[in-house]
This record gives sequence, C-alpha cells and structure tokens, in this order.
Amino acid sequence: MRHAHPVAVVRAAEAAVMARLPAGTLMQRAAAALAAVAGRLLRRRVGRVYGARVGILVGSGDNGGDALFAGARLARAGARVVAVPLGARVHAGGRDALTDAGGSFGSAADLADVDLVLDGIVGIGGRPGLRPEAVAALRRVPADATVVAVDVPSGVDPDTGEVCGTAVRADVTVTFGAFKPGLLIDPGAEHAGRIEYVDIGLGPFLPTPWLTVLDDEDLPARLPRLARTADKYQRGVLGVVAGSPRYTGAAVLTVGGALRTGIGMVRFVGAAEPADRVRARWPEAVVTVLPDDARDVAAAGRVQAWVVGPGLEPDDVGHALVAQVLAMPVPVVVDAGGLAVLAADRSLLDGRRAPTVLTPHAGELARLLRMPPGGRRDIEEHRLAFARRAADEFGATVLLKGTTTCVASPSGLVRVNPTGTPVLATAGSGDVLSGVIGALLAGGLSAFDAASVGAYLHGLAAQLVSGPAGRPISATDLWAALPDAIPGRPDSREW
Ligand SMILES: NC(=O)C1=CN([C@@H]2O[C@H](COP(=O)(O)OP(=O)(O)OC[C@H]3O[C@@H](n4cnc5c(N)ncnc54)[C@H](O)[C@@H]3O)[C@@H](O)[C@H]2O)[C@@H](O)CC1
Ligand SMILES: Nc1ncnc2c1ncn2[C@@H]1O[C@H](COP(=O)(O)OP(=O)(O)O)[C@@H](O)[C@H]1O
Ligand SMILES: [K+]
Repeated sequence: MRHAHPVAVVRAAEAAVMARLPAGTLMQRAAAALAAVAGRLLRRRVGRVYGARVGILVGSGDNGGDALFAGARLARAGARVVAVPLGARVHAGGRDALTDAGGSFGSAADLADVDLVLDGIVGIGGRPGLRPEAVAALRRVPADATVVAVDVPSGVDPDTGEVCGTAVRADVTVTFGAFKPGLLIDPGAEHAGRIEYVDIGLGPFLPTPWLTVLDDEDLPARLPRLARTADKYQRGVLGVVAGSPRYTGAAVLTVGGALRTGIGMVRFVGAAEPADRVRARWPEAVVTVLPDDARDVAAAGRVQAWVVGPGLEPDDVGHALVAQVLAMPVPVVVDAGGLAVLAADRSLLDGRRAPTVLTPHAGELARLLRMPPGGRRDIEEHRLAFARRAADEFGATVLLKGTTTCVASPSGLVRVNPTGTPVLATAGSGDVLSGVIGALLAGGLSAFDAASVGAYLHGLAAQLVSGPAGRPISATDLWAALPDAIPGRPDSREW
C-alpha cells in the first residue's frame, strides 16, 4: 500500500530528521536518487550519460537546490548541463557544485536542444501557478525532451493536485520522503507521469496516513474470505433494486457485476420489464417483480447488502424504493437514480446506522451537495476535498467517480484508486461498478474496503479486457474480465 502525506506533515518529518543529521544530508540523498533516475532515462534515450544534453529549470528554493546537485552529478558523469535560473535567488551550494562539476548557467534559449530537463522550479514550497518567466522557459523545452519533475511537477498543488494555469507535464516525477496527495489525484496525477518514490529516511517520523493507494498485493487479504464449508447464504446475498421500464439495461449490468465478483446469491427486485431482462440474461438471479406502487421490497427475502439506484427514475416510485432500502439495517450502495432521489430528499439518510456507500460522479455530487451552477467543475478540480466533505456531511462512504476515483470514509480516510482507465468512461460501466461493490459488501467487507477494492477490481477488469493499447470496451465486456481481475491466493482464502 502506498501512503501519501500533506506538505505540513512532510515538512515536520523532514525537520525531525534534519535535526539528527549533518546539514544538507537530506538534499544529498534526494539529489543522488534524482541523478540516478535521470541517468537511467538518458541511457535509455541516447544510450549514455556522457555527452547527453541536460537542462535544469531552477527556482529560488531547495527544489532548485536538489536539481542543481543532481545536475552536478550528471555533469561529472560527462553530461553537458545548463541551468536556467528562474527565481530571485539560486541555491548557493547547488550553484557552486554545478559549476565546479563543469556545468554552466544560461538562458531559456539554451534549452533548445536538450535531451532531458530537470524541473526544479518549485517543490512543496510552491504556490499554485507559475510565474511568467517560468512559463516562457517551459515553452522553450523541446516537445520530445524527457521531463523529470523534482519532487512535484511545478505548478501542481502538492496537497490537492489542483493546477491553476500552466504546470509542468512530467514524464517522470522523482518524489522524496513521501507521496504527496497531489501526485495521485488528477489533474496533478496526469502532470506527474510515472512516479519514482525515493526513501530519504522520513518513515519513522511520519504519522499514520489518512490517504492511501491500494496495490495488487493488498488485495487478497481484503477480499471476502471463502470458507471451505461456506454455503450460499454464508457467502452473502445481495439485493439489487435497479432499472425501470425506461432503463432496463442498468438492472442487467448491475446484477452481472455482482455475480461476476463472486457472491452466494443475487436477489433482483424491480418492475416487470427490467425483471424479465434480468431473468433472461442471468438465470442464476432470483427475481421478484414488484407491483406498480413498489410496496414491500423487503418481502423479496433476506439479504446482507443492497444496491439501489442504477437505472431508477427519481419519481414517486423511485423515492419509495430508495426509502424502503435505506430503512433496512444492512449496508446499502446508492447509485445513479438513487442519488437523484437522495439529492431531493436528504432526510432519507436520517437515522441510518448501517453503512452507506454513495457512488456519485461529479455532476451527481454537485446536486447532492446542492451546489450552484458550475459545481461540477469545482468538484472535478478539487476532488479530494469534495469527496471528504461529502463523506463527512452524509455520514457515508463516498466514492467520487471520474478520472481519479477517490473513496472517502466518514472518519476522514481516503483511498485513491490507481487502476482507473479512460476506457471506463462508457455508458453502463458505473452500473457494473455498483454491482461489484454490492457483492463485496454482501461478502462482509467494510464500506470503505468494499468501495475501494470494488473500484480497484473494476479498473483492473477494464485494463485486462482493453489491453495495453487501450482498445475500446463496452460495459458488458467487464463481466467477462472481472473473475480474472480477482486474485485467487489459496492461502488467504481458506480453500
Ligand atoms: N526540506 C527538506 O528537508 C528537503 C527538501 N527538499 C527539497 O526542497 C523542496 C522544498 O524547498 P523549499 O521549501 O525551499 O521550497 P520550493 O523550492 O518548493 O519553493 C520555494 C521558493 O519558490 C518560490 N515560489 C513559490 N511559489 C512559486 C511560484 N508559483 N512560482 C515561482 N516561484 C515560486 C518561493 O518564493 C520560494 O523562494 C522540496 O520539494 C524538495 O525538492 C529535498 O532536498 C529533500 C529534503
Ligand atoms: N477518464 C476516466 N478515467 C478513469 N475512469 C473513468 C474516467 N471517466 C469515467 N471513469 C469511470 O467510469 C465509470 C463511469 O460510471 P458512470 O459515470 O456512473 O457511468 P454510467 O452511469 O453510464 O454507468 C466510473 O467508474 C468512473 O470512475
Ligand atoms: K519541481
């Protein structure tokens, strides 16, 4: 699992480590690692470091210092290094090291033929937005040069991933001591490129993180345990209230997502038209057709969790369905039409004790939070903050969909999903996701694990089926890929 820490926490840890070490030690650790990564990239690009051309964009702080010391190491290895100062000052030690090693200082015009650029404009001390001279220098960097951001791509807010105006777009970001939230969340994540984490010894001084990213190896221990003696009820039963005469496909997609994640049983409850479709596609689902007034969802039988909302119309019938489901003392995933019902009547969450997972995209969250026009954009630019705010306000786990899916718990924890891919931006893929999360909830996972593991598996399934070239997929393709996305490790699953 990867952890991220905000700037204030990183600074405090750095101060604690620096108090125990000779001055400059941390910067030398950072610069050595940075030079190693840059050297590797140069060898891949031009075959060697000797004679390669390196540009350094140097701001006035320690971020520029890191870049200059790394540049000195590259110059000693024979690279032709030119530094372009962009601030009022230049880190004095770094400046001397570079010139002693044979590097030079120049202007933005000297960047015209560089193979690789180190972005040392600003790091964790940067305020969002770059100054005009930095923007002008960036324009002089050849389009095909390899760009390596030092600690953070300059212009990206390290705590939030926000970008205001121009920001560096890096191929690789070499980050020191801890991941910063802004490297993991779009738009910052997109600017960071591949992230190389460098351990500079802050670990013992960092607190328990509130922001984490799951990795493949975290999954087996976080999946429902499949006991050798399990029967279908012990594995878990999911109730699905989805679809309407107008949106029949959502019901089929959601049920498919749940069945393919692995579950004891799915009970589908809905109107005649989606019910017929579900029965036809998924004979294994147990289907209850509701009368037109949608009374008595609970009569369908006992379940360990519900999904309510995909393809539901937010009319009186939709309201009655969501109200009945949320009144039951089991975990519930609310998606799509269910979120529209909630946006109009937030009192449906009053008095709920069992866990609730809300799965809005930015537009749905803007309506849930009753934001003025433009709210959707605001959310997309501040994804982390809004996911946390919504989780706090609704007392629910909130999975904010989109380019970087963020899962926030009411206790303030966040997991950022690393497996998302834009091929998922296709109608119906969200319906499949709600089924996946529902199955994990019914299997006994906590709301936070079910939502974050669900997003992880959903993204991985999309990657598997679409392949490295990002071939287009449709939502039903995810069904076939889901079992392959779920790691089966006998030792962790009690076979
Ligand atoms: N503190 C430490 O122990 C370590 C810090 N390291 C490096 O030091 C960096 C932090 O250094 P600093 O605290 O000096 O801060 P930065 O170098 O990130 O930036 C601060 C300087 O940039 C200027 N600035 C801020 N926003 C700007 C903007 N939008 N456009 C142009 N200039 C802007 C400020 O006036 C200030 O002079 C880290 O990101 C990392 O690269 C590493 O050497 C590892 C150890
Ligand atoms: N650019 C993107 N990168 C990664 N994932 C994306 C992107 N755009 C959308 N997604 C994912 O695709 C799914 C779309 O869900 P949703 O908006 O509910 O669509 P629908 O309602 O049509 O099923 C979500 O899981 C979302 O996070
Ligand atoms: K930087």
